[in-house]
Amino acid sequence: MDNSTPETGRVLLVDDEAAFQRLGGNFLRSLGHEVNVAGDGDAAMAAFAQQRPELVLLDLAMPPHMDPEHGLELIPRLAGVPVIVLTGHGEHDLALRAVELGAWDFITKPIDPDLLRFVVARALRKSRLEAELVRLRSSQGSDELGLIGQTPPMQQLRVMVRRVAPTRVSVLVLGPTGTGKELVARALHEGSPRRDGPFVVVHCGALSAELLESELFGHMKGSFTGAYRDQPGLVEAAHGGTLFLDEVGEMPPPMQVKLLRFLQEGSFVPVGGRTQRQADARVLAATHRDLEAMVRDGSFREDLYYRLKGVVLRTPALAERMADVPLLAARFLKGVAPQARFSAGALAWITSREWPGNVRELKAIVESAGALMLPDQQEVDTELLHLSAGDSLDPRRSPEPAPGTGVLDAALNELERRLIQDAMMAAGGNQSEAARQLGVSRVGLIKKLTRLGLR
Ligand SMILES: Nc1ncnc2c1ncn2[C@@H]1O[C@H](COP(=O)(O)OP(=O)(O)OP(=O)(O)O)[C@@H](O)[C@H]1O
Repeated sequence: MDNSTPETGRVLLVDDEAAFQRLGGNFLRSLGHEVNVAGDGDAAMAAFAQQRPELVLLDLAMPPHMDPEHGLELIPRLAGVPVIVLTGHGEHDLALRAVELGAWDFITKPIDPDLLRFVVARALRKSRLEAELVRLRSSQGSDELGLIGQTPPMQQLRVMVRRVAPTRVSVLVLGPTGTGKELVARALHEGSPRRDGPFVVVHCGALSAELLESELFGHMKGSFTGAYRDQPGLVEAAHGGTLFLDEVGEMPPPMQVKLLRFLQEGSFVPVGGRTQRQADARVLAATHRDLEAMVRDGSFREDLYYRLKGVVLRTPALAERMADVPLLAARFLKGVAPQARFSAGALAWITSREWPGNVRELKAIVESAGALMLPDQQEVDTELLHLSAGDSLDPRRSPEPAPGTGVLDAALNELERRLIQDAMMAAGGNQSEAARQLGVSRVGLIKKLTRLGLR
């Protein structure tokens, strides 16, 4: 991509009228676009090859005979670039044929400069988003260790994972919930000589001290009610592999002592047992809690803390790497609906939303939106996202109800959305007609459609 701003780009204006070439060209240049002009089909194709425009404005009436069929023929040849067709009044059918052939939009002459500015900026933005998505979809490298993300914190994290994985060093993974701490642990296991051994996860927060001890170290028959047989623990199950202690900050103090012994000596005693056993498992641990503060207030043993934190890896909150959001979303969507893509509104929604649940939340919403798509739907739009986020009327979670965030704004937006949808339906998708019904200008309607994510 070039270094122009998102709103400006290289535009090819194809029109035989010298006056419009000059006026239209100057107007677009005044907006910051780089404009080339061509007066006929051959010149247009030559400029297309040379300038590599990002957008083509095409008047269909082509010299020498001013036959719009020649203009229509050009559209498929301008492949890969949004083409906006300029039509005369009453050329509605022609415009529709142009759209069928792949044109993105059409504007009727005489041209309203505001509309031209808006349509051109929107087409550039949308096509860039699409190109970005294609790039992201094809950039799935196997070298990413299952950790999706191209921002500096993710790249650094992968560098560290690669460096630490082959060693026996214990690793403490710190980061907010849903940021991939377990994925990091798996990547460490996969990158280690133990990769053919087991990877065993223990959720320390989910169990009481007694149950956790039995779960980790196993128990002997008769050691408590319901212990009908000897049961080996997860430490033994992880022998030769990796034991991942998730939410280690939740581990009750009595268990912390026993875990420390295992870390120091590799030995443990099952519940109700008398003899020590050995297991060879590399221990990785993770928590979203502030372990240092817990050490200070005495709820986490200092000696265990230092034992666990051979190396500390941090998984960043999604808010610290928002630039990764489109990539993550595209990949999660691809996983459930390979052909689907996001509408521009949906992408804007995804990238402007706060993600307190981090990647887990993003993944859940995108995957359920993908699953909710109708068979003939190709795009995930904002409506689907709202539906799967369960927040269409929850003003706290929705970025749509600009400018306010109150219940009234949300309700008014919802009302506006419904009225516009009804009018668009009644008008058979014709924006001018729908705008007339609603008593607003076409540009006003387009702005509302965009704001409400209905385009
Ligand atoms: N960088 C990432 N790339 C791809 N998927 C990710 C990434 N980070 C998280 N995920 C996905 O998000 C979900 C949550 O990840 P994970 O369970 O590893 O988070 P966590 O930090 O361990 O969460 P918790 O603290 O709640 O246990 C998983 O489905 C995981 O695959």
